[in-house]
Amino acid sequence: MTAGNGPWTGAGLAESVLAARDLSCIRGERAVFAGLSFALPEGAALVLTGANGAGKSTLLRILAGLLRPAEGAVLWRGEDTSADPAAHARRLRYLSHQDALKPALTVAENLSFFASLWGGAVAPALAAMALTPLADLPARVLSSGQKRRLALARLVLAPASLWLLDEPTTGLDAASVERLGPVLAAHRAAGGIVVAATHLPLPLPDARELRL
Ligand SMILES: Nc1ncnc2c1ncn2[C@@H]1O[C@H](COP(=O)(O)OP(=O)(O)OP(=O)(O)O)[C@@H](O)[C@H]1O
Repeated sequence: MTAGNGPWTGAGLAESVLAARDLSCIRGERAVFAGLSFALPEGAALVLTGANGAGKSTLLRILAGLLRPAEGAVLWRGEDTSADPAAHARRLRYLSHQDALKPALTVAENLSFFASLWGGAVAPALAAMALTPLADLPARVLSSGQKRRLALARLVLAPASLWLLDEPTTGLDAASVERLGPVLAAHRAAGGIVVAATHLPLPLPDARELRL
């Protein structure tokens, strides 16, 4: 399904958990998008597609509360998320283009750091992205795909209602993309929502698509 820039799409307002209402964004002098609305229920996945510069990363940053829209609002269960940014930040995980790793810490220590913030167990997160054999290596020596896997392993540590993923599979080999499938499915089965920007096919069956 393609959710256009039209009115509410994807879920009725009543069952929607995450909703964008009439979002517009200006960067520099340019309108990146305008009048963008969608509504997603529990367990939904929305894939953002479009050309370079179409505004996919920008929309993810707005949904994460890191960038204010020029107009419109991001709603969580009908409440404007800008009313309580700290509560919104706690319910989400945002994976940007950058892997945001601490290079001097080992793979396991990187995950332990985030487990100290969010809770959760390191071993299952390592296993989910096949990082157990690399657990004691400093993150700085990882290949780019291995770094991406470590960034993705953070998602497994502790539940969060909303995953915002910017090109999550960039640099991943086919086996790693396949491994991400069950991780995403488990999150959705627990009622979690995924919004992902990508140029590549993602293991997200039944995802809606929003072409920017
Ligand atoms: N800090 C900024 N200041 C001004 N303009 C910006 C800034 N960041 C992004 N832009 C502009 O906003 C537009 C949307 O950029 P964005 O990164 O959201 O696109 P994208 O769809 O994610 O692209 P890509 O597929 O290349 O990752 C682009 O025209 C970009 O030049």
